[in-house]
Amino acid sequence: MKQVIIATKNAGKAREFQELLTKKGVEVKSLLDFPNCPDVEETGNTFAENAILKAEAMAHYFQTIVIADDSGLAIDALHGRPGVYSARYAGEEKDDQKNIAKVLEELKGVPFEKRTARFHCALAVAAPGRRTTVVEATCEGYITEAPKGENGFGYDPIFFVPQKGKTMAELSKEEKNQISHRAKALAKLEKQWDEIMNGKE
Ligand SMILES: O=c1[nH]c(=O)c2ncn([C@@H]3O[C@H](COP(=O)(O)OP(=O)(O)OP(=O)(O)O)[C@@H](O)[C@H]3O)c2[nH]1
Ligand SMILES: [Mg+2]
Repeated sequence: MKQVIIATKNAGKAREFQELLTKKGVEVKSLLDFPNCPDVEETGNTFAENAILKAEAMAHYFQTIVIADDSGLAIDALHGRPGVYSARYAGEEKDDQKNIAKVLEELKGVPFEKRTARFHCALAVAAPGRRTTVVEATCEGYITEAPKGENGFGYDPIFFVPQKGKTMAELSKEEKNQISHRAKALAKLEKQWDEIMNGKE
């Protein structure tokens, strides 16, 4: 089976790529399969810049084509925070529960209609000697007042999806994968897919 390397150490993301790409008959590898691979510092100011940093560093390391995902949550009432700092919002240990608690605390007293937010996903495709490409997509919703649901990862339990009437964490994986920022960004890579799969330079 053909392989694709996703340059992520986030188990939730890796699982979603696995789910999203099984219908393509592709084996998904993530950086969790390569424990010795280096960490890439996310020094960019945008999701796209960080996705490019991760993709290019890992394409260089593996000497093959890779896809990196940089994503996060932008909350209007918090002027776009946590944004590119979503993973580490409440500290370097990247604790989803602490991140959720911090967001809910900051939004205390903000009424539902002003709790608009969106998930962003930037995907960068990089390969040695090739120009890197980036696609981006978003998923709109509202931040709830309390977590609900067990599925997904990150901020999913507090992200209400209006068209489903549920939080992202209450959706089945199939439902999340129909509407998520990650699924929509991946769909934009469709035209490049043959090239991505024929990978090695
Ligand atoms: O509820 C969520 N549902 C999602 O679908 C989702 N996608 C992203 N996020 C949040 O944004 C951070 C990404 O930061 P990020 O792109 O730097 O990834 P990361 O540091 O976790 O792993 P890596 O890919 O960099 O190795 C993650 O940790 C999460 O907090 C999500 N939260
Ligand atoms: Mg990261």
